[in-house]
Amino acid sequence: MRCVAARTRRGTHVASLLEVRNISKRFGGVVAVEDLNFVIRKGEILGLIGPNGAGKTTVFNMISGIQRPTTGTITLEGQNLVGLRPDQIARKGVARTFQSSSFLPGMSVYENVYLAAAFRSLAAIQRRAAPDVTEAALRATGLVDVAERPAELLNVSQHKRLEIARAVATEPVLLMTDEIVAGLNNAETDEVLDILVRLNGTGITLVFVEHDVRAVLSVSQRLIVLAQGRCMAEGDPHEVARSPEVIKVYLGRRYAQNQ
Ligand SMILES: Nc1ncnc2c1ncn2[C@@H]1O[C@H](COP(=O)(O)OP(=O)(O)OP(=O)(O)O)[C@@H](O)[C@H]1O
Repeated sequence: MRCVAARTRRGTHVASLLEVRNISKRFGGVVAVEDLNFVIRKGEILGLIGPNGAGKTTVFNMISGIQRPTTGTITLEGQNLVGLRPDQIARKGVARTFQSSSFLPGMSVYENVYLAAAFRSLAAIQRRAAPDVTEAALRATGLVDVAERPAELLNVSQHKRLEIARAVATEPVLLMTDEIVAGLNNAETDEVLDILVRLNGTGITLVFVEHDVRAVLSVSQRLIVLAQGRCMAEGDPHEVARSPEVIKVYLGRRYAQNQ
């Protein structure tokens, strides 16, 4: 359950997709992330949890190129990502969703997804054409029936699925979702989780930042807990969730008593 910084675990090689090494991020006097090390393994569903302000979104921002680490390295299959623009990183196959919807108003659902697909296929013309990718992303997220609707008229659950569709249309190898089930009821949450698990089944590696612990534990194969910008625990989700330290710092006694 200790945080594993090394490339190997019990002497065996871990097939990593993305490696974060000694990254820190400071905003003036605020240390958002401090000397953080972790790997994202190919094909896994990794949950990233922690209290408000722990640094989770900052980690996503650094991986996706929105913010540059103050120190440290980030590599995707051995290729450096630090210093690349967000669009360059996206073209390498790293997609993410945002806490607030990032759709383009005044456009239909289809057009919103198509733009994301066109962005990717410009850089990878050997891949499927943008209309095929758009339709596949709409099908994968259950948005076919509302494809012609103006994006701003969708309900909350549909907006969340549009976020996923736009990310999937870039044909990512790694998808990072940031509080994608926040504001959804249990049925809507399960629907979104099913979509994500199915996408993972097609080979997309998933990293999942979420405060909904039920959701995190139901889909994650591995869990990393951040606190004050550092890794506090890492390992099997159910074991991590039983850790007294994790219960004290994040999950709370009420969570533990209900288990
Ligand atoms: N642009 C910024 N300027 C100054 N401080 C920032 C900035 N972005 C984040 N921070 C600070 O960095 C710390 C980590 O923030 P971050 O948003 O990454 O946490 P988080 O774990 O995603 O939190 P939450 O669960 O509330 O979304 C917080 O103290 C936050 O106030």
